[in-house]
Amino acid sequence: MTKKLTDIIKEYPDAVRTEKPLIHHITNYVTVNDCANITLAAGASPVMADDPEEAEDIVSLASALVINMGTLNKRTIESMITAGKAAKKKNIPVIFDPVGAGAGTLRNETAARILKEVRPSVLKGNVSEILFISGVSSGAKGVDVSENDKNIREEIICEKIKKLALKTGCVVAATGEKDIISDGKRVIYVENGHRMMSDITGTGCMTTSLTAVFCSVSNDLLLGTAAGILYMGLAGEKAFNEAGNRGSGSFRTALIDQIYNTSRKNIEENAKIFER
Ligand SMILES: Nc1ncnc2c1ncn2[C@@H]1O[C@H](COP(=O)(O)OP(=O)(O)OP(=O)(O)O)[C@@H](O)[C@H]1O
Ligand SMILES: Cc1ncsc1CCO
Ligand SMILES: [Mg+2]
Repeated sequence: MTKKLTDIIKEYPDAVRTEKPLIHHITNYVTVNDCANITLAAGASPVMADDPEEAEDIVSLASALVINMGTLNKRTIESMITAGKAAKKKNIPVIFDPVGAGAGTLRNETAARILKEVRPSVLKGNVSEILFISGVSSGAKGVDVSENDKNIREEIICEKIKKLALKTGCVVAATGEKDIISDGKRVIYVENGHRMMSDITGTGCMTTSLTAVFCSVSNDLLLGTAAGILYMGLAGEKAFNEAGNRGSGSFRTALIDQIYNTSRKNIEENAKIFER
C-alpha cells in the first residue's frame, strides 16, 4: 500500500512544474511571503488577493484557493466567503486552514460559517484546531498546538477526523508530530517531519499552500492533501540536516530550498506514509 501511495504522489511535482497552476491565497500577513515563496518553489504561481471587490475575479483564474484565517478581519471574512463560493461553483479546490480556531469567538464563528457556507474541499489545521472544530474543547491559547492536545491518543484523533470528514464533506487533515488525513473512509498517516518545524511560524501555513498546489494537479483530494504534508515533512528533515545547527532563520530558508529541490529519490527512499 505504501508503495502505491508514493508511486502516485511522486508524479505530482513534475505535473506542477508542467502546469504551473495559479494558487489564489486569502491568507494572513504574518506568513504571506513564505506562502508565496513555497508555492513558487514547488513550481506553481501564487497570487495573494484579499479585497472583496476582486476576490471573485481572481479566483476564477486560479487552479486552487487557500483560505487561511490567521489574521482574520471583517473585510477578509467577506472575501473568503465570496471567493470560496465562487471557487466551489467552478469546481476549483478550496483548502481551508482554520488558524487559531478555538482561540476566540470571531475565529470560532468564522470557521463554522466557512464550513457551512463555502463547504471547502479540504480542512487542514494543527491538531488543536481540528479537535476544536470536531467538538473537543481545546487547550490552545493562540495559533500553536497545546501541550494537552499533543498527548491525545492517536486513535481518538483518528476517529474525530473521520467523523468530521463525513459531517463536513471535507478531506480533513490534522498536523503535528504525526499527520493524519482522512476523507471519512480512508485514513493516511504521514510520519515525516522534524520537531524544529514548530520553532518557526508558518510551517503549517506553507503546508496548506503546498496542499493547494498538489490538489490542483490531482484528481484525488485525499492524495493531494497527503502530498502537501508529505513533501513538507521530507523538506523539514533535510532542512534540519543541512541548516538546523545554524538556527531557526537558516532552517526556514533551507525549508524553501528543499521544496525547490524536491527529488524523486528523496520520496522513494525516505517517505513514511501509510494507509491503515
Ligand atoms: N514534532 C514534530 N515532528 C515532526 N513534524 C512536525 C512536528 N511538529 C510539526 N511538524 C510538521 O510541521 C508542519 C506544521 O505543523 P504544525 O502542526 O506545527 O502547524 P501549525 O501549528 O498550523 O503551524 P503555523 O500555524 O505556525 O503555520 C507539518 O507538516 C507537521 O507535520
Ligand atoms: C503567529 C500568527 N498569528 C496569527 S497568524 C500567525 C502565523 C501562523 O499561524
Ligand atoms: Mg496553522
